[in-house]
Amino acid sequence: MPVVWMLRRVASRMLQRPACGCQAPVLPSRFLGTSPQQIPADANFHSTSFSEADQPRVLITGGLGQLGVGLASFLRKRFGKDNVILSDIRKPPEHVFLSGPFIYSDILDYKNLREIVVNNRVTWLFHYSALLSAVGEANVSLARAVNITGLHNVLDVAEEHGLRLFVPSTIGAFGPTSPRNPTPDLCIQRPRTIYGVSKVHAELMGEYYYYRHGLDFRCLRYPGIISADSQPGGGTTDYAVQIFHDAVKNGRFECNLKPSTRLPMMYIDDCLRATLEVMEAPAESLSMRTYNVNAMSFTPAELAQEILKHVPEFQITYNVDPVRQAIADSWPMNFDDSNARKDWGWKHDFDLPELVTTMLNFHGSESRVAQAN
Ligand SMILES: NC(=O)C1=CN([C@@H]2O[C@H](COP(=O)(O)OP(=O)(O)OC[C@H]3O[C@@H](n4cnc5c(N)ncnc54)[C@H](O)[C@@H]3O)[C@@H](O)[C@H]2O)C=CC1
Ligand SMILES: CC(=O)[C@H](N)C(=O)O
Repeated sequence: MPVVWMLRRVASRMLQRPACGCQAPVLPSRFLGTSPQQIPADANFHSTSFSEADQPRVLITGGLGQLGVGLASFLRKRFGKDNVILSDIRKPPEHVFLSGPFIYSDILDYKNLREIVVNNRVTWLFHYSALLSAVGEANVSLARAVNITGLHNVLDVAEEHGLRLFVPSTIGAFGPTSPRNPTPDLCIQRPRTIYGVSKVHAELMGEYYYYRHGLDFRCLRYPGIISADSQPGGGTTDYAVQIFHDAVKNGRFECNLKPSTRLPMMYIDDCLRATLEVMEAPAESLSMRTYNVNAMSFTPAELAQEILKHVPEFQITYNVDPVRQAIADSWPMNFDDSNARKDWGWKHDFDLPELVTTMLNFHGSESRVAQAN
């Protein structure tokens, strides 16, 4: 059989594989005895180069919140700017709009979502749209629509088009009857917020679609995420983001949780890396489809103590918000993420001292720039 004809046949079979760009080719390249770069120029690849076709085409929903812009920039470094589309129902700020593809997408509009996936040949979907714990309690019907109906749309589109789907869950998927110190992956989950209920629903629905339809669903339960250059969207762990801004700007901070409230937390760089690592993990290494991931765990008093080492005049006062406090009191204090560490090698980089130094450096240099201007 002439070599060129055989290569054409293999190439055309590869192009017929399911839309998910991550799946193994029909014939592995070692079978061909040639690397992708060696495939002749006249092979039937249309106008798409091999390396472009090999990258996932990513869509991020709810991408203008605390985590989405950082995720887009992280993934663009890996997969190329044009392979990562950020979407939301809000208008993007100019620097985000100019940084790469952005598109309007309302996850409650199934047809719109499907059109975006088809027109852009999306293969990986990171589903970030949600109402978080505190805002969810303030608007239960909207939280139910976005977090539950929206998820159903995303699951259906992902299944229909063979996508690899990442949905973040949260420490908020546990409740007062769960073991809290530490909280393992598999235990009682009876959360008392609409946010938590919707996230348990997402975990179970995703796993059901995986077992029933073979959907490549992957899910991490994030702790409270701390970021320097993006604002939190109305959660219970938000204090641990705001405190750095106020410490640098005013030298004081009023905390809406009690000083002894212990919660699991993670710096955003660790969160984004964990997300990409679980998405890239070989399917056979995943013994579960939903994993706890953790980095550190602290109370407001401990965080304030660490900030004091850098800002000696820093003062913290407490004005407890009963809604947020009740939520925090029902959540894990420490997260057991041993399965993630064992199965796909999860390892965090940032503990409390590195987190505090990094956050204060960011806000310190921002405020120096503002003063200079
Ligand atoms: N930030 C954190 O500490 C944690 C976040 N997570 C999860 O990570 C994901 C991202 O979190 P954040 O960025 O912090 O959330 P966020 O609240 O900051 O952003 C959510 C985004 O969803 C968008 N959205 C709302 N309704 C929509 C709709 N109908 N269609 C499309 N988009 C819509 C909003 O405009 C917003 O930009 C969420 O699913 C959240 O539950 C989980 C644990 C911790
Ligand atoms: C931990 C979360 O899911 C979020 N930051 C919230 O506090 O609601």
